[in-house]
Amino acid sequence: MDQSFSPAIEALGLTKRFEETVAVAGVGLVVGPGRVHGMLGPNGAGKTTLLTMLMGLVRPDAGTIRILGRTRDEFGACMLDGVAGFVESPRFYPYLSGRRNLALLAELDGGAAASRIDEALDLVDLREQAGAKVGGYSVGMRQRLGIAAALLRDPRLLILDEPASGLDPAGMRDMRALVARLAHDGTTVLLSSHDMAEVEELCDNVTIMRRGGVVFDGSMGTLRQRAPDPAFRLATSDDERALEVARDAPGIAAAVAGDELLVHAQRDNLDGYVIALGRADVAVRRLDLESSPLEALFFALTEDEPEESAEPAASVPQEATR
Ligand SMILES: Nc1ncnc2c1ncn2[C@@H]1O[C@H](COP(=O)(O)OP(=O)(O)OP(=O)(O)O)[C@@H](O)[C@H]1O
Repeated sequence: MDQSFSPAIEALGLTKRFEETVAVAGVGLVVGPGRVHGMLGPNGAGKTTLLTMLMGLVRPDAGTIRILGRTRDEFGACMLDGVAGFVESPRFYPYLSGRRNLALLAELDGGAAASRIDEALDLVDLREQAGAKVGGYSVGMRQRLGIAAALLRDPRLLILDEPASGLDPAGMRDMRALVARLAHDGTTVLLSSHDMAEVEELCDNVTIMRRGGVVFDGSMGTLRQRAPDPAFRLATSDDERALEVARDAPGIAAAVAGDELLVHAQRDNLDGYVIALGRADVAVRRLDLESSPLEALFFALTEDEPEESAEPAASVPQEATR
């Protein structure tokens, strides 16, 4: 088979229990080569457990994993050759410099890893601070050093658990730019995140998890098609009249929400509604986006229904990734 088109990750029926908790319940995942694939889900959905199984750090109770075309047994002594990344936060010796930490890791890895230290530091934009002790690094610098450590292995597949977690907005922007650059250069990236905006910006495909199961698996395009109209919070000078106007306005669903109105509408229809409010002598005092279409879909997919049972969701991938 032509390896360049075989999936970077192919997992089937993965299950992991921790005593009573089913952390991952029969999950299947296919990640195509050169893709950026997002794992999205609320706290406790099972993302980290899934990533640790894929990285070979935890053995699944059931299911099979092929990474870069090989099973764990076929990797043998060269444990997951071509795969790198981190789950939870990357860890370093705080009293050593960034460069020294990388040098120690390179020694463990052997081969050409040591010769890649400068290039890795350049890629994550840490060359100038590489001589400083890691204890003095910001969260963002540590996350970037974590990626540099992964890059020493010259990976074809990079697995990153919430790489932007704990970063300030500038740090997040830099982290996203770095991931996009690595993907552009051909590395397959699997990253977990809480943040739909981040996944939307970076990922070609996404798996959304809830309670150990998969509730969506497919392309960002398919996800967008399933997304509902965005929701807006609207404050007016006369809410009663505004609701009347909404009844005659095309594509507008408005309802009272506290002391404001909640309006679901596509932007074009919203424009027409706001103009109609003006014509009806209703002043718009505030109009804010409550949730983007994708955020609204994410909440709908992952939030618990009050009457639902505590069983994990079934997890059949809806759309295989390329
Ligand atoms: N080592 C463990 N021992 C016991 N339970 C665990 C262990 N690891 C995970 N769990 C449980 O498994 C479930 C899934 O946890 P996991 O950390 O995989 O979720 P997550 O989606 O990564 O959450 P977060 O976004 O908060 O990191 C949770 O209920 C968690 O408490």
